[in-house]
Amino acid sequence: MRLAARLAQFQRFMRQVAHLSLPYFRSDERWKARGLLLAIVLLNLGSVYMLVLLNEWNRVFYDALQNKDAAVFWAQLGRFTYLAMIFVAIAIYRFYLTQLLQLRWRAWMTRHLMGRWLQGHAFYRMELGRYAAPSAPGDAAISPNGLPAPGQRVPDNPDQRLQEDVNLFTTQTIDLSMGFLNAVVTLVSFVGILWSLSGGFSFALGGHQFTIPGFMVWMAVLYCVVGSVLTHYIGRPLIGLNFEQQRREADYRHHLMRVREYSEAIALDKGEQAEYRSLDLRFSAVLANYLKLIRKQKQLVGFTNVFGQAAVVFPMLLAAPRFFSGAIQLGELMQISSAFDRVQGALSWFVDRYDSLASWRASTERLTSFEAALSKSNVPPAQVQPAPAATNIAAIQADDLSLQLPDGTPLVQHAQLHAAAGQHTLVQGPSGSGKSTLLRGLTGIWPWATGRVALPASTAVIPQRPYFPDGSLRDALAYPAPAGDYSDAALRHALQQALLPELASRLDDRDNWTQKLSGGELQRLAIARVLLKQPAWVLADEATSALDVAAEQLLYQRLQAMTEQAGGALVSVAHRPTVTGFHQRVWRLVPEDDPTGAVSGAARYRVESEALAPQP
Ligand SMILES: Nc1ncnc2c1ncn2[C@@H]1O[C@H](COP(=O)(O)OP(=O)(O)OP(=O)(O)O)[C@@H](O)[C@H]1O
Repeated sequence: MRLAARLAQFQRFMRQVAHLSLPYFRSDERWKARGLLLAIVLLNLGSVYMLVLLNEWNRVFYDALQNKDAAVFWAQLGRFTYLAMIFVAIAIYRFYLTQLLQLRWRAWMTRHLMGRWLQGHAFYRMELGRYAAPSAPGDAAISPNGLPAPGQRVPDNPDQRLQEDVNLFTTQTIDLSMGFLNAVVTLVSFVGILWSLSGGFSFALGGHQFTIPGFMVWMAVLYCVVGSVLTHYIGRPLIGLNFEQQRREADYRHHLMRVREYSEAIALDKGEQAEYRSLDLRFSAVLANYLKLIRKQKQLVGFTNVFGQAAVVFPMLLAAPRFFSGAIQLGELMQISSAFDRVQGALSWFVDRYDSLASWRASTERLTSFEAALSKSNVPPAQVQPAPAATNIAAIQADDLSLQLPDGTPLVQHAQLHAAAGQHTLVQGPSGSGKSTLLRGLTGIWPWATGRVALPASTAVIPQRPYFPDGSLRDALAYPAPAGDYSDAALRHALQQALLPELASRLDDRDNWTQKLSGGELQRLAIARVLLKQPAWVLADEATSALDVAAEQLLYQRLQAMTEQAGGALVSVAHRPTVTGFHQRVWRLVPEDDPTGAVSGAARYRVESEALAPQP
């Protein structure tokens, strides 16, 4: 790659780091953050200063040894104790304050990203977008919805980004930038020392005498430039391999989690072998990449070790002639060796940190793409415009509502819908025609939608697969409100009304309710939640499909009574004819190209709204 391109890439990377880092140092925690950063910088500078003092100590101490000067020897040992104590105190506080800043930064950044991930349905839209088949290039149907443009990679495993990458990023940004600062300051301090000690290197060429001043400095620079270039050359593939390793590990972990989540279904399907194969495939991918990674690391470890060992003898080789000729004393030789060691150490900072730099870059890239996806997903979909006074309306209204699939395929076309208070509506249509998606469109969470929707504020939704958090039953019932918002009596009454009297005495039991309860019990628990909250409007998607007819009838009566009393109505998706009698109107999804409505899977549907004849 050309140098200019490399430089541009480096600049882009530094911009990414700044973009991810600056918000914390400008946040409401900024004074604590900046204060800690300043303290760490000062402690780093202090530790370099101590090294300079210790280097100077080297000369005096070894000269005393050579001169067999016992008085200076003992005095210098005393001085060393005092220098070492300050050095240790600085090291302790440098470590502690660095950790503290990393911890605070991680906490702030995690909470910040977690908040944005859960805001404006970004977490939902990012999941939808991941499975969205890219449309044809140039198709703008997807991108304006805050979803990835066709062909754009959707960040996978947000859990990895929030839990692992934020930690890696904050830790490494501080460690590496402080390491860099240390290296630069050490370099500047010790290059001066080395320059003053090293003397010139004279040689004759074509009858002329030449002298290179600061010979040792140039040798150290040459040594490290060669080392850095070779390290970069050997270690470059590590960046991609590290990135890939973390991605594959996260993918494997994600599939392990899915087996846990669907353990029962897998056991019933006797899917153990299939799961083993699929998990093993992912684990093998982890191992295969890891093997490549350690082979590359082996080369790098080999090189850096040779480089480090050679650095021990290299300055001795160069300075020995002057020592044996009597030009310098033992103290100066030791000081040169230690100064060369420092200069070489600072210059080879890049060599030693190559591995960390590679993983820093990988986590920065992953956080940047996550952040970019969040920024897109945090923008609410522009297409569906909620009615201005959405809070006080007494009807559900949709004007010209059209819904598409993620790949842009039209689903429901130009629906004109109105559900008046007290008038319960049934949504019917073939399987896969878009009934659930119509409810998603009405609630405003479906991003591939256009039109105008008005939904009363007091609306609750019962989805096909309701969610209950792990924890106590009262938490599951009150979700997402805190359980403390409801009295025990209200919670028990709701459970009894939803035909779950046996659970009324178990409000404080903690469990994985989604796994533990039967399908019918889960549906009744979802209805209990709605009965507890008493909304005026209820959008129910197959809310009673697992119940017996008698229970279904009783629960429909209760939901009806509740919504009517609160000045709203029910809108329900249901296949069973037994619930038809609870509704006065039907929204029927009819295939555009098959007016009988018999064929499911047709691409486009229109919604016909008509009154239902009263049932006998
Ligand atoms: N996230 C998604 N990505 C891609 N396609 C989707 C997504 N969600 C739904 N669909 C597709 O949209 C169509 C409508 O789905 P929807 O769940 O709304 O149908 P439905 O009428 O409620 O079906 P059923 O009666 O079987 O529950 C289906 O073909 C479905 O595969």
